Amino acid sequence: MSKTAEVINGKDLSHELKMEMKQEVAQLEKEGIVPHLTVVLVGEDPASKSYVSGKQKACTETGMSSDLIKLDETVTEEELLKLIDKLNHDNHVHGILVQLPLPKHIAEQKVIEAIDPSKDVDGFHPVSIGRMMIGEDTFLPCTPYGIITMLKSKNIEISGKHAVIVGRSNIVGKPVGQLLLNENATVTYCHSRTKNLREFTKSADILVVAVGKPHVINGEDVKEGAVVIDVGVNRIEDGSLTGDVDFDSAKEKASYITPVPKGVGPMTITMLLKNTIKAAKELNRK
Ligand SMILES: Nc1nc(=O)c2c([nH]1)NC[C@@H]1CN(c3ccc(C(=O)N[C@@H](CCC(=O)O)C(=O)O)cc3)C=[N+]21
Repeated sequence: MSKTAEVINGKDLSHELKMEMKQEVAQLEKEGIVPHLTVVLVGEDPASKSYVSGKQKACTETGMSSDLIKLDETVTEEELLKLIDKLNHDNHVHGILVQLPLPKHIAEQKVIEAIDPSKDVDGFHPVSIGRMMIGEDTFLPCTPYGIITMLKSKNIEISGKHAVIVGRSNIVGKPVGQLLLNENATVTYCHSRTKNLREFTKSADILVVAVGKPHVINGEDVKEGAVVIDVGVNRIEDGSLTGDVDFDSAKEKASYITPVPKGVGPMTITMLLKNTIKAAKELNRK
């Protein structure tokens, strides 16, 4: 029998990183710079509200400032774009985050592209994505950035490893594959049309699952000794949060595994703070 996996606790790692950031923010404050994040929330979705309050709480913990602009569900695209233009020109605002998803009558991509790339702390603007692809310094999308940070925190070797990504969203699947490629992994993307998914997942040294469906991957899909990163945040009937990976069976095969909750989710917020500090420093250097 092999031993069970070591759990990479994203909540604990987040705490450590936030304590480091707190020192840096205190230093910046002495120079007259208080990193400021503005979050824009449209509508009343309870999940979005809870994520947004998590982001604001994390700002407070590190001594950064933040504000929340709440807009009614009926706000027009034009009004939202106008607000973003105003925030782009507001020198107190270093980072702009528009919480997704947006109501159907608003074109999400248009909104993302309206944000000044120098304030794009989500890393969703095509300019940020393009820079990431060619390995330039930029805002990395928070969830992929958090995943790489988790791997590095355990000194997990990425170079030369086979990384298999299940899921190809613009905010997680695609960019996490790109970041792993930048770290010299050999990357395979799997998705809903992939045939014989298990053949791919079983060959993964690093398996990243970002599908958004509970327990689509279990121990049978995992190679002995693999590193399993679970990006799922699925709210199930009893109100609890569960991952895309069946943790109990997968941990019997993996060498490292991330849990849900207390895994990738908290790291996403922490990397948002990192990006906001980076934005504040760079905007003040201009
Ligand atoms: N513009 C934009 N940027 C985002 O980064 C963004 C977004 N929109 N829309 C929604 C997704 C989702 N997301 C999460 C953040 C934190 C947790 C998190 O902290 N989860 C905790 C549990 C939280 C709970 O219990 O509700 C955990 O996994 O331990 C989860 C999910 C950010 N997103």
